[in-house]
Amino acid sequence: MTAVQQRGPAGAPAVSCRRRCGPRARRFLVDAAPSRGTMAIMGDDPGEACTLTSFDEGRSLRLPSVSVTVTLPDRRTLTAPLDLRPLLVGAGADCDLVLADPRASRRHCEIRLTEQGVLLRDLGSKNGTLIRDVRIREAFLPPRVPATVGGSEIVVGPAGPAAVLPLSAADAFGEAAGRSLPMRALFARLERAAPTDETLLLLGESGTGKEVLARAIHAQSRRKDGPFVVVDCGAIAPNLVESELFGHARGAFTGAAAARPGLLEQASRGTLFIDEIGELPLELQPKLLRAIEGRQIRRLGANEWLPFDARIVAATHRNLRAKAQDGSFRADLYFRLSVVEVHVPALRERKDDIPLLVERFLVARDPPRALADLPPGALPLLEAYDWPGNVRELRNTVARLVLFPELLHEILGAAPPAPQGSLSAEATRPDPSGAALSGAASPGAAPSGASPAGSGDARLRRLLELPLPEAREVVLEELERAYVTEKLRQHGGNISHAADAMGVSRQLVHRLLQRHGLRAR
Ligand SMILES: Nc1ncnc2c1ncn2[C@@H]1O[C@H](COP(=O)(O)OP(=O)(O)OP(=O)(O)O)[C@@H](O)[C@H]1O
Repeated sequence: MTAVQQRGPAGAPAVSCRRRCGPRARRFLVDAAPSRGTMAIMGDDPGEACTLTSFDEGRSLRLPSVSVTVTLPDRRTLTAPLDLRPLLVGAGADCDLVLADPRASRRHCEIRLTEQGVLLRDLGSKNGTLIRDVRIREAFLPPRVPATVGGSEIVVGPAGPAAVLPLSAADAFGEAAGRSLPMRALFARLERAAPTDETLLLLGESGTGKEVLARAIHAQSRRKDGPFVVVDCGAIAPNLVESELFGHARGAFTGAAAARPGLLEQASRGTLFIDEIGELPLELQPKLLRAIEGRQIRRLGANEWLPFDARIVAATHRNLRAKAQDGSFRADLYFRLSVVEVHVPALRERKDDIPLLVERFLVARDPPRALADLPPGALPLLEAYDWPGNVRELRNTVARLVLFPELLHEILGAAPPAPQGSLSAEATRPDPSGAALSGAASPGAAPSGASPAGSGDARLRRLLELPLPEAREVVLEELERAYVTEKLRQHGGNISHAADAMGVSRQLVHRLLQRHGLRAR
């Protein structure tokens, strides 16, 4: 362990832990944590630990009541409770704690509760995140130890008695697998909510499994024999969303040769999964709210109201609460949708799930595979990576590893092992200071054409081992990644220009970047 010179909490005299550890002096140590290179900065008061803890033989979760307080440069303060959902901190309007601070980056850092404590993670900010003058990328922040974010200061601390949440005994909810505490808490909530008719809102990054969960919710509801209908508001041109959702009468617009029911009607007696609800045009939001509340719709160009009976499950990767607060999403619709609101954790928040997920993806292959079929050393690399594309990226990486095991280090973007063995977690992380695009060496990277196994006939032979839908998906993913990478490179990393050239929205480019673990400079 390395001792560092520290000052005490606000206004207290400076202490250096090795020399001044009197009864009232707090002790701060910076230490490389045993795994994943996370820094642990520890106070010496274990009773104050703000940690997630399971008890009752794994059936319950102790959720400490923790508040996060930010003191802005002008000394105003902001406070937010920290629960299972991480808090995003930065100058951007989509943050949970919006900093009026010129030195803060748009998405500066993220704070979340873990089994080891409150984890503070810098999100590649310009001016960095510091704990006691030590610039960190990821560190545990003990209660009342200030962290510096731009010109602001963040302090976390206990805020009252802990809550107790049930944990599911299962390690899956439908097709969604997970055994980490956040996933078992999520499954327990969904087990209760699924059989009801309540509207649900699933929040989480792209690829975390929101659609998989929505399907499972439908399958465990009394509507399971009815249709499960999906509409992706992010994938439909804004001018077509209304007729897709609500349908249209004959002659409602040029080309509407026949009347057509909308997806709300088509989902009757079943579930309508509205994906990327955050992209629903603002002007359509009151109409959707009226439809959900009144349980009836009026097709475009029609006069009569028609009843419909679909349960609504909505999802978005956006911070809908923040959007409702800044007026870019209707607050009344947000409240109507979030009767049951759940956060689907990013894969980096639940790395304990990686071995289970990898096993599932291997068993699902034809012929089924096992962990032992992965190249030696693959699992620790998979566990060390941060997975910006989440479970989808992990699934595709496992598919590639089965196809091209000899390309382990190329696929996982890590240096080949040193003679003595173990690879550092750092080696697999995308370099935030990369060139115009970073992440090209991430697990999503397409196997290089120069490699024997990745080129020409050999590659085709490998692809032929897969069923056509999977082979198609592997190739399309590689094409999509290479296409986006090249377009961004051609446009100097400018997302607006690249989106124009690609003929898609900026939002879609952002989603593609996230899906493939790319970062535009
Ligand atoms: N918990 C899980 N267990 C097993 N597979 C999962 C899980 N989560 C996601 N997946 C896999 O990842 C893929 C992507 O999941 P899904 O489409 O549900 O994510 P999403 O959050 O809806 O993404 P997007 O927001 O981009 O639509 C799924 O096809 C599934 O194979």
